[in-house]
Amino acid sequence: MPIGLFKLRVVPVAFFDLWNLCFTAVTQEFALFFVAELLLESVFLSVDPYMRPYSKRDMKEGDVMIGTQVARIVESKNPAFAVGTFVVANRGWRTHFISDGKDLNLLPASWPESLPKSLALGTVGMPGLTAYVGLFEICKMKPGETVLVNAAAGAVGSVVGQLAKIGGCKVVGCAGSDSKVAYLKNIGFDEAFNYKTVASLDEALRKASPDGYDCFFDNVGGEFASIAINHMKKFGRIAVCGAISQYNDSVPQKGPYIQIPMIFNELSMKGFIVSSWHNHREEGVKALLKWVLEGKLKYHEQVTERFENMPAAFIGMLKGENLGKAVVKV
Ligand SMILES: NC(=O)C1=CN([C@@H]2O[C@H](COP(=O)(O)OP(=O)(O)OC[C@H]3O[C@@H](n4cnc5c(N)ncnc54)[C@H](OP(=O)(O)O)[C@@H]3O)[C@@H](O)[C@H]2O)C=CC1
Ligand SMILES: CCCCC/C=C\CC(=O)/C=C/C=C/C=C/[C@@H](O)CCCC(=O)O
Repeated sequence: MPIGLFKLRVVPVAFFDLWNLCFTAVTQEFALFFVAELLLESVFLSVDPYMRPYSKRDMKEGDVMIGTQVARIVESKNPAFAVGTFVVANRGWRTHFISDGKDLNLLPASWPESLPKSLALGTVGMPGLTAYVGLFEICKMKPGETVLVNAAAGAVGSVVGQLAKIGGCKVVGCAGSDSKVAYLKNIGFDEAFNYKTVASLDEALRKASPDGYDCFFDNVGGEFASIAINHMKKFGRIAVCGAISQYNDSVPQKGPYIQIPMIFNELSMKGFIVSSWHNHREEGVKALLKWVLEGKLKYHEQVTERFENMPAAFIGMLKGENLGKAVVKV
């Protein structure tokens, strides 16, 4: 569809209809000449856990679902963006959209042709950055330490475990199926267990690291986190990244309460949202891309075909059907 049909509409409030009509026409011409518009098509769309709590809190029926995409520029009136360029955008579940370019992130110039562009939504995108910020800035992980991560075979968790290994740590992960556990061992986790089938989470955590954990990267919250907190070493650090076990709750879960283990072991616990750490984006993406290209950071994607399958891909990811990053190929 030609860009002219997407012309920016600026309709100022004016007192007289005639004045309003004239002013509207002038501002629309202004938009046509001076707003350097782009028309983009989504190529890959992301389905992420945050969509559940944020949509429950902020959206009403009929709204366009929130979310990010890798998109290709198909028409350009902006000299800064050539047709065919791939970008990451945050424009919700849409096949096409227009932009003035200000809200787009270019893929790094060094992105090789051989690498799937969908990784810009996963290992080399927001989830990878979450792992990077959570481990290096929140947990302040140091070589020789022991790191625990849950939802470990997912988009964030699988990067957490591998970055912990790159950083010289022992890493313990858990996931919800035996095949996910096998994958974790395959990508270098020292210990991994299926949290759904172990007789006791407490025993499984003790067995995997009898001396306890220096860092706990929590993606799950709820019961798992309540048990894991008792396995922290003195001065341990907990990055509260996600609470997926609670996103569907309509009634908040009750304790156990965390004060006693926090005091006894002088623990630090800090929640974070990756987008608040945007000043680390460039450095993080560069490091993640380098590790992927060196073969030190492996990735797996759960690719669902076709835009109309977005809801199925989203629900499937929340139910644990994904290995690695869940994306939809339009
Ligand atoms: N703070 C931040 O800025 C960010 C936070 N996050 C958070 O990180 C976490 C992981 O996100 P992401 O890597 O994208 O998603 P994943 O790719 O890990 O997919 C979600 C996984 O969560 C697991 N899961 C679902 N329900 C439960 C449950 N009740 N108990 C335990 N595990 C469960 C499933 O794996 P399994 O089969 O192992 O159960 C599922 O595959 C989420 O909590 C998310 O909100 C993500 C990005 C940014
Ligand atoms: C309303 C209760 C919220 C509870 C916490 C829920 C989830 C935590 C979480 O998963 C947060 C994720 C935030 C992701 C943000 C992404 C955007 O900034 C998109 C960025 C696009 C990009 O840079 O790649």
